[in-house]
Amino acid sequence: MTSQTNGQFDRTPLIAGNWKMNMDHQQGVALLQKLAWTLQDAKHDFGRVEVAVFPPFTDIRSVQTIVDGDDLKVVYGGQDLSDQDSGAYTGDISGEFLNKLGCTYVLVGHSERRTIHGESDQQCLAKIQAAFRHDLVPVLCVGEGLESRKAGEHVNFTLAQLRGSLEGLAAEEVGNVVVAYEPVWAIGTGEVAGPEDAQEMADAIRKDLAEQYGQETADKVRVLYGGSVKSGNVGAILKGKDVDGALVGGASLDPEEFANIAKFEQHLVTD
Ligand SMILES: O=C(CO)COP(=O)(O)O
Repeated sequence: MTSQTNGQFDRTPLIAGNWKMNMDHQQGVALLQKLAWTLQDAKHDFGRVEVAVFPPFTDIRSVQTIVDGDDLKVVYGGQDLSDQDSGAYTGDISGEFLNKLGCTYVLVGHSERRTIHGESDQQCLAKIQAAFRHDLVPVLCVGEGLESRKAGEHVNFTLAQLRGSLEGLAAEEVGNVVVAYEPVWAIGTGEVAGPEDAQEMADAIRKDLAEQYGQETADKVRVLYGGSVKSGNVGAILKGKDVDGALVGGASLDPEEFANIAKFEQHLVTD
């Protein structure tokens, strides 16, 4: 799917909602159903723009039941996974379990995991490898904090995270990774990176991937932007030719707003 040519997009855009630690399983079901109805009413073409949600672990079984029962085209994934497959790892969740629950994707190295749980690039790499062992597509999150941005070090910082988290993977594996650029200072703050900032980083990421793994691989990788995305700014952000979608936090908890974001082509700014 990632290499599909799709209108003006070289890659199928992905609009992903990270619910974070919000929505118990009952609220999650209601949210998903409202989202599905809204998209259905809007005649959303899922082949053209893929829509994914990332609920808390405890919701995923309920999400699976609704998606299967109602034959929804929305796909879903876990917000994290263990780098181990099974054993004495209290509180951790194996990629195998996510796979059994029908997950397509899994987030790896979200900034809240990197900062609150101290996850390193090495751990992210091990989690990406675990994702591949269980047929999950890893969505690797990278992005700088305010200090690096102010110091003009944001590109170097983000590319170092990218390289560290992918180190040693084969090109065909890297071609299956989705990268989400989420500048930490723009997450949940209402502060949004400008469309030029999103495009600058997406371009730098793709060029770096091309250098390390070849152009063909780099052309396959979808690069998302995340950080205070709303229906009002998504059109400008996704105008950048290397920006292939959005990873949405807060706004994904409102089904109408999130559906509106998924309809971003209606808001595309084309100056
Ligand atoms: O962290 C994010 C998505 O993973 C972004 O969150 P917000 O959209 O709430 O800023």
